[in-house]
Amino acid sequence: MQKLVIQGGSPLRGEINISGAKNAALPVLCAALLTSDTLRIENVPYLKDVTTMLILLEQMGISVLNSSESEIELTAAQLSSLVAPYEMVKTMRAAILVLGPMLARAGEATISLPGGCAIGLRPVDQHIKGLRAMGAEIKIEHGYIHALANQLQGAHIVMDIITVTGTENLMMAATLASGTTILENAAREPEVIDLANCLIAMGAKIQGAGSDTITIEGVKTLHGTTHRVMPDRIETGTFLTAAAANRGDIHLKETRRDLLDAVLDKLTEAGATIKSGENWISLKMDTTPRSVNLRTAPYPAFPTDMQAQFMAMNCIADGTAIMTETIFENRFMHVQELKRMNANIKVEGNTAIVKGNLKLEGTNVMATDLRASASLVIAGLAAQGETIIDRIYHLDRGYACIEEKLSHLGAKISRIN
Ligand SMILES: CC(=O)N[C@H]1[C@@H](OP(=O)(O)OP(=O)(O)OC[C@H]2O[C@@H](n3ccc(=O)[nH]c3=O)[C@H](O)[C@@H]2O)O[C@H](CO)[C@@H](O)[C@@H]1O
Ligand SMILES: C=C(OP(=O)(O)O)C(=O)O
Repeated sequence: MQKLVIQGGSPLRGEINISGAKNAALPVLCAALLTSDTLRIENVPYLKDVTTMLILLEQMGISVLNSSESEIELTAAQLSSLVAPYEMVKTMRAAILVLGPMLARAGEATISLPGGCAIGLRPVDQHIKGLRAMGAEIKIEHGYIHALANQLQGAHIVMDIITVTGTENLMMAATLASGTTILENAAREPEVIDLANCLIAMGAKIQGAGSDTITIEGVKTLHGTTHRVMPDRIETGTFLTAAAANRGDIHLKETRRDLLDAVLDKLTEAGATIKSGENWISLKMDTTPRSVNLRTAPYPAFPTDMQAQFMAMNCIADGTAIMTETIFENRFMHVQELKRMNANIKVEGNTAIVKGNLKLEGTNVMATDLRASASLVIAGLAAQGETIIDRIYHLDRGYACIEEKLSHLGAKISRIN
């Protein structure tokens, strides 16, 4: 199993490019299921989750052509299998995103229930509730969702909770439904807007993406298009936080400031100087950061996918931080590992109290999920001595070439077997 070895203490300096967003690329890849034409996708990040999604789509009969490392063409002329097996879904929960488009296009879909994972139970009841409201017959048997619908019907769906992939699944299904679908209490994440833009370019009629009410007027067919995936706001935030935690001075290109308001506000509160232009953000931190309190919540509030990285920064910051996680019930798995590096963190329910003003010490730690892994990388970069991070396959799910990018910024980091 591969590990990362980090020698702490080198400040990050220089410039790198940010990749396309994992959480935008995955639903856009699934949108290819909605048409028999070719969908060309640009700025696709080179990630394990993308590879897994492509294997799944190929198993369903989609032909995949890579025209370059970050450009992919997908053609779903005919779907040869309507099953997403457990082996695929268990390694990547976003596989649930094939449910809506497959059902809308082929009238049938069988998908393994994703099951629980490290960060929480993550049920898919809202996806199922929405598809049932659109007339699908759904049975859950032997751990699989079996869905049937000759023709989905438009419906007025009020989601019980805000769900990102739930909104995306239902929005995709509704594009080919008969009549109008209204999704209320929809997720407002920028990745939902990115998907809507791709679907609109494919001929879908969608209004309101980015607000909490999305209206989709079903059309008979969708056609091919070319879509460029938005920049990864979480990768951007991860590099900025890493620089803020170790007196860095970095310039990130191919990204967007407007995607990261809540994160940039907190980095400024921590003492960083942030500048930005049309497609770049730079951060300079001259001192030890100040501790920042935060509370995760759906967009545009502070993202849960940045909580672990900020915790690593708070461990070495001046002061004490109160950090509350409201999205996932078990997203403090990194606490145990950070404590092994000498962090002073106390967890009470969904709140972590992080006492800063200390030196982290390098040691052997284990990645438990994607962003927990990123927090250990940040901690390792700020720590004294050597940190060895095990189980980095979690990191590879969501960060493209992370050690190359960090090495380019001056970090002492390498991958070993
Ligand atoms: C591939 C992708 O885009 N992943 C992102 C997406 O995950 P994902 O879309 O899976 O997360 P959701 O927005 O659905 O989850 C939010 C909360 O709703 C709950 N829930 C969700 C669906 C449902 O049917 N029932 C239910 O109870 C979940 O357990 C969780 O507590 O949004 C999360 C929240 O911003 C991010 O952390 C993930 O990086
Ligand atoms: C939780 C995440 O991803 P996923 O929903 O794919 O597990 C994440 O990107 O932090």
